[in-house]
This record gives sequence, C-alpha cells and structure tokens, in this order.
Amino acid sequence: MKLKKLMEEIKTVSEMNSETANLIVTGIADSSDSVSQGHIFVAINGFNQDGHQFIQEAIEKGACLIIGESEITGLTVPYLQVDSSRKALGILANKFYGTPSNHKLMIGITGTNGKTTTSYILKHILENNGKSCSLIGTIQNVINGQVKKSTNTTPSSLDLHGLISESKDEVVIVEVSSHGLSQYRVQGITFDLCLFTNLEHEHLDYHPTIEDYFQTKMLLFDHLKEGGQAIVNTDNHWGKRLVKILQGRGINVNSIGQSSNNKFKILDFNFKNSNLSVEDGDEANLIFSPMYGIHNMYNTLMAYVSARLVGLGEDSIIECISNFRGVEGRFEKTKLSNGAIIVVDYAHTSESILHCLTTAKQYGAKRVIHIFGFRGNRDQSKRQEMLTVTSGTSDQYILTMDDLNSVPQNEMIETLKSLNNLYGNEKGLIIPDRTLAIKWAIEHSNPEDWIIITGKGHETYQQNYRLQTNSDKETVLYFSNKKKHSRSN
Ligand SMILES: CC(=O)N[C@H]1[C@@H](OP(=O)(O)OP(=O)(O)OC[C@H]2O[C@@H](n3ccc(=O)[nH]c3=O)[C@H](O)[C@@H]2O)O[C@H](CO)[C@@H](O)[C@@H]1O[C@H](C)C(=O)N[C@@H](C)C(=O)N[C@H](CCC(=O)O)C(=O)O
Ligand SMILES: Nc1ncnc2c1ncn2[C@@H]1O[C@H](COP(=O)(O)OP(=O)(O)OP(=O)(O)O)[C@@H](O)[C@H]1O
Repeated sequence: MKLKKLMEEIKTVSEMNSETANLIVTGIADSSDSVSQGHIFVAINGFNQDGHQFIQEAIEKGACLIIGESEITGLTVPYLQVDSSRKALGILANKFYGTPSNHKLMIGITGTNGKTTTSYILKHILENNGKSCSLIGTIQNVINGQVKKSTNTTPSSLDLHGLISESKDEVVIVEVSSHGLSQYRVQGITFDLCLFTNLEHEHLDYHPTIEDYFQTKMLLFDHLKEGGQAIVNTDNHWGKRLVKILQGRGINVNSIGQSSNNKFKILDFNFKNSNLSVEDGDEANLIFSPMYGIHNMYNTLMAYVSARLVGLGEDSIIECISNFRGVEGRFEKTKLSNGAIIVVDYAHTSESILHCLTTAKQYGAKRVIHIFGFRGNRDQSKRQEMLTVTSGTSDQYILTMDDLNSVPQNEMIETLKSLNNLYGNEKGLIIPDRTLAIKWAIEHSNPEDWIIITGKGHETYQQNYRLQTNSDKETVLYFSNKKKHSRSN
C-alpha cells in the first residue's frame, strides 16, 4: 500500500515529500523485534522503554520509514514527526487492514468489573443462535473459533485491527479497558453497541483520580457508529451519570437497573431460584441463570439486552442463558468430600469481594472463610477497603501471597501484617504460602462452610509455592482429590 494513502488522516509536523509519499509499505511494526523489509516502524515512548531508542535497529531490519514524536534528523530513511505515536499507530493500522471494524457487527464492553463474564455470556447466546462470534479480552482471544493467547485485556491497536481483519465471524466482542482507551488501542475502531457495566475504585495507580478513570472509560462511547447504541447499568452512581451525558449527546441509550425510569427495568431478583425478572417492552420476562450472585445477574442482563439489540428473540436468549456453564475462574465452585464448598474467583476489588462473600451467605454458607492477597506494585489505595470488607463480612479470613511483581516477599509479608493491624480484626490470619493457606482452610472447614479464594481466578501462579501446583484451581483439585483418597484408604 502507498504511504500517502496510509497517512491520509495523520497530521505530521512537516510535510512529506513526494518520494516519501509514494513509498510502498509492506507492514507496520511498533516493536523493533517485529520489523521486516518495507515496514513502517512507529516509535513509542512507553512506560518502560523509549521506542525511539530502537530506530536504528528497525532501519537495519529493513524499515522504510520511521514515525515518532521526537525531533530527529540524519536518519538513512525518511522520518515523520507526529504529536502522538500511539494515535498515529491506530490510524495507520485501521487503514492498513482496510477499516475492518466498519464491516463487522462490533460490540465493545467497558467497566471495572464484569467485562469478561458479560462477553462470554453474550458469545454463548449469539453462537447458539447461529451468529459466529469473535472475542477479544482478558482470558483469551477467539477468532474464527481458534483460541489465541491474550497478553492484554485490550490489545495494541496494531494487533486489534489485525485480529478484526482476520475474523470471518459475524460479530466481534471486544473488552475495552481504561488503559486501552487512554493508550489509543481502540483508535479507528467503530462499535455498533457499547456497554458500560459499572465503575469502582480501581487502577488508581494509573489514573490520578477516579474522575479521570471515569472520563477515560467514557471515551469508548466516542467510538459508536452512526446509529449505534449504548447499554448502561444505572445501578451505580457512575452509570447514572453516564446515561445523562450520553442522552445529552443524542445517543440512543438502553439503560438497565432497578428504578422505574430504566428502559430495561429489573422487577425482581430471586436468589433462591437464581432468576431475575425484567421489563422488556410490554412484557415481564423471567431469566433463569445457573451462575451465582447478583453481580452475575447484572452481567446476564447486559448480555440479554445486547442480544435483543442484535435482533434475537427473548425466548431463545432466555433458553441459552439457562444453559450457560459459567466462565473460568469466575465463581467456580467445587464441593469437597467433607461437604464444604470451595470457590475460585477473580475478584480483585472491594466491591467484587463483597459480592463473592455475600453470595456465599445468600446460598446458605454456615461460615465463610476468605483467602486473598494484594498484588505487588498495583493500586495500593484499594487495600484498606478490601480488608475492611472481608473483616466485616467473612467469618475468618487468611491473608496470603498474590503476584509479587518484583516486590520482595518479606516486604509483602510486613505489608500484610501492618495492614491487618490497621484495618483487620481477630478473624484474620496470615499464611504467606498461598497453597498452604488453601490447605489450612480446607483442613479447618466443616460441612456447609464456604471457602472463597479471590484474586487469581483463571490465572496461573507467578510465585513458587510449597505445593507445586500452577493455579488456585489446581491446588483445590489436589486437596479435594487427596482428601477423597485418604478417606477411602
Ligand atoms: C503500562 C502499560 O499499559 N503498558 C502497555 C504499553 O506498553 P509500552 O508501549 O509502554 O511498552 P514499553 O515496554 O515501555 O516499550 C515502548 C515501546 O518500545 C518498543 N520496543 C521495546 C523494546 C525493544 O527492544 N524494541 C522496541 O521497539 C515497544 O514495542 C514499545 O512500542 O503498550 C503495550 C502495547 O499496547 C501494552 O502491551 C503494555 O501493557 C503492559 C504489558 C501491561 O501490563 N499493561 C496493563 C497495565 C494493562 O494494560 N492492563 C489493562 C487491563 C486492566 C484491567 O482492567 O484489569 C489491559 O488492557 O490489559
Ligand atoms: N457486574 C459485576 N459487578 C461487580 N463485580 C463483578 C461483576 N462481574 C464480575 N464481578 C467480579 O469481578 C471479577 C472479574 O469479573 P470479570 O472477569 O467478568 O470482569 P472484568 O471486567 O473482565 O475484569 P478485568 O478487567 O479485571 O479483567 C469476578 O470474578 C467477580 O468477582
């Protein structure tokens, strides 16, 4: 493709000459590692490294043009200076791959919690109604039925446009993180439906304030196609605010929530029967979901409304929801041989921890034992609230290791002790080895107790623990099988 075509919508500090404009570009790279002959190399000044330092390497590998933000002269290939390399990358990728999102039914989901769960429920509904569906998100990317490893919730703009152009599926669902929005990873992507699940205290190591976090999340709605629609959960302060803003912009908003001014009004939650009732037009529809917890009822409803807007009938949607088997690492339940229940969940905010612990109580837990830790080098301001929630709600809690992310283990143990002294209570124990914490909880559990392990969900362990299992699920399986085995002996 000719460079001038790719550069049509990009403003450069100085104009390119006609020789440069007629360059034939064979590909785009944002990493010097992936440059080949005829590629454009986009130099990004990142959080860890400055991509401008790799320009020479990119040229040696065959880059025909460099785009960057610094003022640079004297290169052996043309150099174009732009205001934002990340933004330019998104514009280039969109053009290079032929504006792929314009030709698909695109659904973008943002919010602090529930993006992954909602996207999996929706994918299940769509596929069971004959609509093939790609999914790009935290656990994995699925394109044309093929599973690909995911390194970010929202991939770089280059990868994202590439994945969408590779997709032959009718629908593409994208989980859109605030990091993704602020780093222009969705630059050039247009959506038919944009969903907002909720917002709470999270990522304040990255965003200076929660207001900034909200404003960033709101950027998703700038990507709506003409005639595109928003779906917003208003049962939280931020969702209510968002609806007003979007309506002020003339956007068609489908609000869900318990108050009567919602388009999809929740009439009732019934935990005993695991169903919710929702007003959909003139009808009240009863939706049964085998998933546990009020948070999953909200996720289910977000998926239901999306499927309705895609044009599916309510009966078929409701039937699909009733046989959805859940998402890996999201309230995954195992029954132990002693009659206790053990749950693995990805909760890493105070609100989602509260949901998990109260869900266990709603479903009849005699005692709730909670195991969790704090990620090293991540938002420290949420730790107090996480501890306050568990010390107020669980019957016993165990502080243990999560990913240390280069924080020394001794330092984290000291942090656990001091936070527990400040915000915890007598229900708290500290067992640094995560696998031994799980062992302790299982050995001290009684029939009808629920052990809730939060934080890691589907993820594999980054730390080495005494038991050489790779994940919470594997640890649980190890101990539950061992217990069965020793009983039968
Ligand atoms: C802090 C952060 O967000 N970093 C993201 C960012 O990396 P970066 O561009 O700053 O990378 P960098 O390492 O400083 O390198 C700068 C540039 O030099 C280039 N380089 C580097 C080395 C080299 O040899 N040659 C070379 O060209 C790199 O390719 C890059 O273009 O842009 C990359 C491409 O899009 C992301 O993969 C990367 O995510 C890192 C891995 C990450 O962990 N991000 C987390 C915080 C994140 O984004 N999380 C959200 C979900 C949050 C949630 O809701 O839970 C997500 O969407 O995943
Ligand atoms: N609607 C919700 N409201 C509050 N908490 C929720 C909701 N849905 C899920 N959770 C909690 O958040 C955890 C993560 O859920 P999920 O993976 O669906 O969210 P996510 O937005 O994709 O998260 P992340 O951005 O961290 O990948 C769950 O394990 C659960 O504890």
